[in-house]
Parts: sequence; structure tokens; C-alpha cells
Amino acid sequence: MKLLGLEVASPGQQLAVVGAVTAAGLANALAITIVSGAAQSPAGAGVTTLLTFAAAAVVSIGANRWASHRLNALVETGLYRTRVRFFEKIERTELRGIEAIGPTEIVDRLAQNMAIISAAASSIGRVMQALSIVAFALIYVAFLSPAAFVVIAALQIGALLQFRAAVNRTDAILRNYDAARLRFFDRLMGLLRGAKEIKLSRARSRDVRAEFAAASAGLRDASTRFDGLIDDSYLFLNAQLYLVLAGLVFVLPQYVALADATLSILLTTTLFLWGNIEGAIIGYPAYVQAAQATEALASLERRLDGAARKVSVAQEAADWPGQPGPLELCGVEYAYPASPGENAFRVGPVDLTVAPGEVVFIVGGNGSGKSTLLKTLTGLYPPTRGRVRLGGVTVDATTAAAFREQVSLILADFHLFSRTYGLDVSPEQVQPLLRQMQLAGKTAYKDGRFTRRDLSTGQRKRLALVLAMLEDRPILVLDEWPADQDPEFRRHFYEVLIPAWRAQGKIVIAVSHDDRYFHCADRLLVLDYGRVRA
Ligand SMILES: Nc1ncnc2c1ncn2[C@@H]1O[C@H](COP(=O)(O)OP(=O)(O)OP(=O)(O)O)[C@@H](O)[C@H]1O
Repeated sequence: MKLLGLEVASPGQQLAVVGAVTAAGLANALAITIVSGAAQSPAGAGVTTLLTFAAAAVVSIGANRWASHRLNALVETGLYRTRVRFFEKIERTELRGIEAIGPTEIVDRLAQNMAIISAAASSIGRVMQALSIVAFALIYVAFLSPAAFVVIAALQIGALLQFRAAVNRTDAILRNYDAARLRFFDRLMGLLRGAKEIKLSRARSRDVRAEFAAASAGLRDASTRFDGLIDDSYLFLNAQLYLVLAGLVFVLPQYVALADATLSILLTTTLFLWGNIEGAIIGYPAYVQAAQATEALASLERRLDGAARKVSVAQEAADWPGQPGPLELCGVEYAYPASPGENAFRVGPVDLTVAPGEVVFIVGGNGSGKSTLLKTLTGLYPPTRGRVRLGGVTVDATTAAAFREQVSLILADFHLFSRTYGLDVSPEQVQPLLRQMQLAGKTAYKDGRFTRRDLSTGQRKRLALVLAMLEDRPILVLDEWPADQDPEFRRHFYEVLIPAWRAQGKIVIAVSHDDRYFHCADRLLVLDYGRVRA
């Protein structure tokens, strides 16, 4: 069964919820019938009547409670499954796919849209309960007076159809709201990431504030229009109640013979019924919002699937099938997709063979394609031409996942996770490396995590290198790693660490701008606007 667009329940579970809601509605109608009857002849209402009334009330409340808790649990389980599925899809989507969608949309969809769907779950329960009560109350009205039933039902159906049409008109507003929320979120991220830069310039702060205010205004306008339309429709529905009451009291008795007592019960029942109709329609906008949120989630999922179809890598690949051997780049090129009116950046073709124990420095100006080449040779970007081989085995969709596990990579925008995920090491193994990186006393390794990660930029890079050394993989790739190190540690890197890795037989590829240490490499690869110059 699909609820709020989520695959949440088996037909049996669905039947149980509908059954409970129906039983609650029926018990509710029974309770009204009993009190109405008792009100007509109080002398005839004894203990049995009271007990039957109490039993009906208990069944109604109990069944409603069970149904709403069950519905909430089903929707939350559906959301949980959706989150896990998204995590797996994001994990399977290659780097380019994630870069193309962007983190703002992914975070917004998974946080905001899921919250909208979760909030709608309780509304849906209330709508179902109210509709069931309305249905049974209408049957009771039909039993009291078929003519009154026709009047009430006709006005009710008209009002509900009008309300539904109004809510459906909010579709465009909701889409605007969704786009406005993404813009707002994007500006908010800019505000937080750029907090330092903003503090240093009042003019910049003013401009950023203006953009932030414009994004907030977009949210305000879309939200106000949505709420306004819903409120108007709600009031219109309320106005129908006056029509129904007038019809019942002033018009109906002119044409149909009605006892005073019946008319009074009809009025009470109508007021009760209308209260429940209001209950039903209050939840409907939440349902529409949830449906839109689900569609946005589905659209993101389609894009992730599309990106995965374009470039897919078998995750369940076994260990690397080849022997340790040279890393070969055979005519490797990578071209970013071209934006309209722009020439796409392309790096390559690169032909390079690096044997175990060899050290290659990649050199070149800003924007010459060094990081792009590193991402391509480590299998993060699939080459648009040529191929990467390790130990004679080509890196392709079936071997890429295993190949990446042969590589330790520290890019300029590396991330230090809160735990040392995927590494099973003891503090005794970590401590000597922390000492070697002059981090002992700054941080320590305990319970699978480093006690402190709020270190200086250079120290964080050293910590990333500690993790890379603990991984102990045959290929070590570093993007301008020494750039943030002090001269002494820079020398340590070039004159102690690099020779040690060479002696261990590692393939070391490092981007470097330190020409005074170029002699520490076996070879230099010079890039110039994506082309290999030397
Ligand atoms: N995600 C991306 N999408 C499209 N183009 C990109 C992307 N990342 C980088 N580029 C483009 O690729 C070119 C090379 O970028 P790259 O980061 O590889 O250069 P780099 O040599 O590492 O530069 P730097 O020394 O400044 O770090 C740049 O012109 C950049 O505009």
C-alpha cells in the first residue's frame, strides 16, 4: 500500500487500519444514537443504556487510538526505509553525480521534505477518523429523515468538491514554495560558511543580507498565499453550515412533516457532523503538502538513479583481482560536462607509468587540472578517454570499487569523520604515528575516534595523513599536502616521509609547488591548462 507516496504497508496492515477506523466511526455513531434516544425519553434510559453508551465510547476511542498509532508507525517505518534507501543511492552515486545535484538539495529533501511527510501522518489519521464518523453520522441522518439527508449530503458534497478544487489550485504555490525554500537554504549555507568574510566587510554583509532577505521574502509570499487560499476555502465551507442550518430549520419543515424532537436531534447531529467535516478538511492541505514533498523526493531519487545509470560501479566487487604492480595511465582524459556557451575543461591525454616504490610529483599552475587528474587516476572520476590500469588489470565498472581500496587519497577539501570508520586499529598502533606527526599531546586515539579534531589546518592535514598511513594501501595520492605545513615539517615530509614510503614500495603521487624539493621525486608531471607539458 502507498501512503503519502511511501510504500508502507501490506494489504493486511492496510485492512486492519481501515477496519479500526470504520469500527471507531460506527461506535461513535452508536454512541450518538444512544444519547439522542436517551435525551428523547430520559425516563427509559437505565444502567444498560449507560453501559452500552460507555462501551461504544471506549471502542471508538480505543480503535481511533490504535489506528492513529499504527498509521504513524507505518509512515515512520516508510520514512526510515526511504532514508536508508537514499543513503544507499547516495553511496552508489559516483562523485560527479553528487557534485551535479549539489548538497543543498540533497540535505533539504532528506531533512525538510521528510519532516513534512512525517507531520502529515497524524493529519491523515485524523482525516480518516473524521470521514468515518461523518459517513456513519450521515447514515443516522438518513435514518431520521431521508429528505434532511439529501439536503445535508448535497450541500456537503458541493462544499467538499469546492474545497478540494481550491486546494488543488495550490499546487503551483507549493512548487514556488519548494523552489523558494531551496534558495533560502542555499543563502543560509552561504551565510554560515562565509561568516568570517561577512564580519570583515559591512558592504558584503549588506549585500548578503539583501539576498538572504529576498530568499526569505520568497518563502513568506509563497507560504502566505498558500495559507490564505486554504483559510478562504475553509471559511467558505463554514459558511455552508449556515445554509444547511437555515435549510433544516426554515425550509425543510415547510415541505416534510418533522416532529420537533426529530428536528432537534437533526440539528445536534448536523453540528456534530460539521465539526468532523472540518476535522477532515483541516488535514487535507497537510496531505497535499506531503504529496508534493513526496514528489520532490521521488524526483531527487530519479536523478540519483539517472546519475547511477550513467556511471555505475559494482559495489559488491571482491578484492582487487591483480597483483601489486605499476599504475598505468594510458591516454587518460577527463572532460567536465560543458555548460551552455562555455568550453568544458579537459585534462589529458596523460600517459604515465608509476612503478611501486616510485614517487611522481604533479606540478602546474592554478586551474591546470591537477586535482581533476588526481580524481581521475584514483577512480573517483571515470576517464572520458583512455584507461587506468594497476598491475596489468584495467579499472572499469566492475573493478573500480576494489581499485579505490588500493588508494589512500588526501584532497585539498578532505573530510575528517568523527570516528575512524572502516579502520580497526589499536591506540598502540596510532600513538607512534601521532608522535611522528607531532600531534601527541594535541589529540589522542580512544574508542575508535580522535579525542580532538578542532586542530589547526596543518594539524588536521597531519591527522588525515596518520589515517592514510594506518590504512597502509599500496598507492598514496596527496593534493598539495605540504602547502599548510611549517618549513620544518615540510622538510620532514619531503626528506623523511617520502623516502620511507618509497622504501615501503608505495606508489606515491603528490601535487607539489615546492620547487626546492622537486629533487625528492623520481619524476615530475607538468600540467599546463590540462595538457601535459613535460
Ligand atoms: N566540479 C567541477 N565541475 C566543472 N568544472 C570543474 C569542476 N571542478 C573543477 N573544474 C574546472 O576544472 C579546471 C581545473 O580544476 P582543478 O581543480 O583540477 O585545477 P588545479 O590544477 O587542481 O587547481 P589549483 O592549483 O587551483 O588547486 C578548472 O578550470 C575548474 O573550473
